[in-house]
Amino acid sequence: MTEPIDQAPPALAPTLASEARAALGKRNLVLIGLMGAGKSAIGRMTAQTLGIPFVDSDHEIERVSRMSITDLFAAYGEAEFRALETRVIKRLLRSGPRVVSTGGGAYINDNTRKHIKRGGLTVWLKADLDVLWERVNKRDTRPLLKTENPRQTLENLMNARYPIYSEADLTVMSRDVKKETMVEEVLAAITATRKP
Ligand SMILES: Nc1ncnc2c1ncn2[C@@H]1O[C@H](COP(=O)(O)OP(=O)(O)OP(=O)(O)O)[C@@H](O)[C@H]1O
Ligand SMILES: O=C(O)C1=C[C@@H](O)[C@@H](O)[C@H](O)C1
Ligand SMILES: [Mg+2]
Repeated sequence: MTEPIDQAPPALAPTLASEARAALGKRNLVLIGLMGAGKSAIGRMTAQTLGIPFVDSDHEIERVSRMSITDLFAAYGEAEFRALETRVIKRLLRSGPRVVSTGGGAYINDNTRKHIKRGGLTVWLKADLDVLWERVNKRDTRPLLKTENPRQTLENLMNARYPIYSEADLTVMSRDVKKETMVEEVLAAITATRKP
């Protein structure tokens, strides 16, 4: 007897989502990577798929300071921004499970990285320069890229930061595929951490 169509097996994503959810347990999922890698966009969708809360450290910093990141950098400088970022991320990681998307420089700061490593499972969304540049050159909300040659600045940041991001638990290549595909790859990477 053939199966009725409404009893067909569920689509890949729901199964994968429940497996990834089980593998994550009470841990937070922390997305790291350069500006434009998709931490905010993919992080939000991943949280929705997993059915757990989503927070974005840049948004949280803007909410508590009531200032934009651009204005914070201009008024207080990068060092003060990093100190605030450490405090905010430490607090966001306190209860899990959550998806926590971080600002591009968060994991590079020694103090913040220490908290992130303790606070959850880290996923590095890694991307090529061309992909990142295509995405970030459309908006001028990133103070570190307000230079004479922002593409070169982005490349310099890649060279300086990629060895540090590579300490992440998991790496997923961010590229121009559907966001749903990116989410599935993140879920598959989480699932693979599950002990047999
Ligand atoms: N797989 C994808 N395909 C196409 N566009 C994408 C993809 N992932 C993200 N984007 C787009 O790229 C842009 C940058 O993504 P996003 O803001 O999520 O990056 P980010 O890593 O959070 O950067 P930042 O560190 O500056 O906060 C957004 O417009 C987002 O919609
Ligand atoms: O890469 C960085 O250092 C930054 C990335 C953004 O997410 C913001 O946190 C800020 O613009 C700094
Ligand atoms: Mg972001």
